[in-house]
Amino acid sequence: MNNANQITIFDTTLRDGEQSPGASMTREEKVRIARALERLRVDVIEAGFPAASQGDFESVRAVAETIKDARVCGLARANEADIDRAGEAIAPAAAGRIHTFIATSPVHMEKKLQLTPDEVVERAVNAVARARNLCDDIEFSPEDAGRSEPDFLCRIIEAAIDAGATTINVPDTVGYNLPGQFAGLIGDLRGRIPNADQAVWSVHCHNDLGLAVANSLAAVREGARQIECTINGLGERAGNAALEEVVMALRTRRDDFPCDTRIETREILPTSRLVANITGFQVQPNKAIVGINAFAHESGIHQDGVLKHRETYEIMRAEDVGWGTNRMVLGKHSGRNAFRSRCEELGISFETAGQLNEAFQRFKELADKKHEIFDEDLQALATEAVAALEEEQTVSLVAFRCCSETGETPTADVTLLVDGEEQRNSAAGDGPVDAAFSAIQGILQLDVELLLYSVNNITTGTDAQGEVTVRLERGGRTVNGQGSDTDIVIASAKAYLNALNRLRRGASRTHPQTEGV
Ligand SMILES: CC(=O)SCCNC(=O)CCNC(=O)[C@H](O)C(C)(C)COP(=O)(O)OP(=O)(O)OC[C@H]1O[C@@H](n2cnc3c(N)ncnc32)[C@H](O)[C@@H]1OP(=O)(O)O
Ligand SMILES: CC(C)C(=O)C(=O)O
Ligand SMILES: [Mg+2]
Repeated sequence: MNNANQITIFDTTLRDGEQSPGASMTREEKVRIARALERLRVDVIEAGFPAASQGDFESVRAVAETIKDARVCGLARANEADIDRAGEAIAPAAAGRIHTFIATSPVHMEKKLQLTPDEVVERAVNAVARARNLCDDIEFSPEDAGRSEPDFLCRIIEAAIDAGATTINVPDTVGYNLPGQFAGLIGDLRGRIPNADQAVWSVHCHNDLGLAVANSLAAVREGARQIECTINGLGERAGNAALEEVVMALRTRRDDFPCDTRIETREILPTSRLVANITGFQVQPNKAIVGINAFAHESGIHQDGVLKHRETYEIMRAEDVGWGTNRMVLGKHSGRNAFRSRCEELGISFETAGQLNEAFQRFKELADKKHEIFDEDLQALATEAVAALEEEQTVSLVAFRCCSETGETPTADVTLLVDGEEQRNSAAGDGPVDAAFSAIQGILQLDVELLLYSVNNITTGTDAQGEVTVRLERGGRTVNGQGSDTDIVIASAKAYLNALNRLRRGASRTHPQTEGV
């Protein structure tokens, strides 16, 4: 890759990212993130706005003292005090940059700055020249360039380059531009400004219309060679272009962009997590690259495709951006192939197609009740399915209803299929489980003693399955029964019936023993 096609990644998580309401960071937090950005191999770290506060000055200085493998930049308005403060803050950096800006759109100049265009040009030139006396790497931004007059932009940028600016950054400050329009602006400016080739062209796009990444990439086609971006797209209002999206778009579509960055992409996810943890701004599950679902597949057709050939549904490798691997989520949209594959990974094998079908059917029933099926759920349902096929269940649960109300005695209403015939009974009890067991006993009339009742949640969360074990004794014979369900009273009834089935089957045996442990 020749240098002309190298894209400089300018990370402004610590400056524009910090401007997200609620995302303020302490000096120590900024240094931690800066270290992560260095591992990620960004080219420039904009560490803050030194004139904003003593704390931010110290943060920028601490980052400048710490970072060795990236340029450290401080932002300054176009006035002497801000520039001197920024120069002081970045002074310890191995490589430093002062970034100065002033707004150039008619509305900003007239209403906010209350300056004439001539005065704005004069301030820009003075600011760049003053900064250039403090540092030899100077970036100049005409703020709100996306809504500025191109002719005026040509004038002020040419003057800024003459005054010593080494990078010209064109911001779409309010995220107003469309990709074709923004690319056109960059091409127009680079074509018309006589000294354009004496500076690196940069873009800084906001995401108010969700176009920050698209606009940044469009600008690359017109010669922009620095992209300003933030981790997770953090930033003022709707945020900035997301670094992870820019970098992976360039890399994944190298066929279309003859450019690359020096980013160590496997550091993307750890950096994203660090920024999310420090700021408390968690990324949405479907966020590109770093969202928990970015490399997850739940629907059967996609899972089947990915299992056969990953590229059917993946354009990037999860490992390349820091995930361990892609992820198959088992849920109600999953199919047999993904189900069997995950079971095999867990060491669960089905000897017959019947066993697989029985387990898959139970899996679908459970998936209708539960958002996500975890490995522990699979273990439990596979065991149950195989046992159900191997052991003849002479009694099975057809319907169950229980009523538990404050101040009232719990009752249960059970319908069982006993040797092919439906039987129904209701009973009261000390609790819903006790009522369920009494109702079942009322039908089967077996003289059993309950030796043990235990319930465990198989996974965590309020929709987790409960796994119940009961131990029954009858005539010197002891058996265990298991049942699992998202409803623990139903899991209890299933476990009780499982144990009763075992006792009924082995009625002729008299030696004390424990079965099904
Ligand atoms: C598009 C961007 O992201 S720009 C960067 C935004 N970041 C920040 O604002 C960082 C945090 N800011 C701050 O801490 C404060 O606003 C400070 C310290 C910078 C300035 O605070 P104050 O001096 O109290 O001014 P205040 O914020 O009320 O108003 C901004 C002033 O700067 C002026 N100004 C705004 N941009 C520029 C500029 N690029 N160059 C020169 N002056 C500017 C405004 O016209 C206004 O001037 P006025 O006081 O004469 O009306
Ligand atoms: C300071 C500038 C570059 C900025 O953040 C913007 O215009 O959005
Ligand atoms: Mg900005």
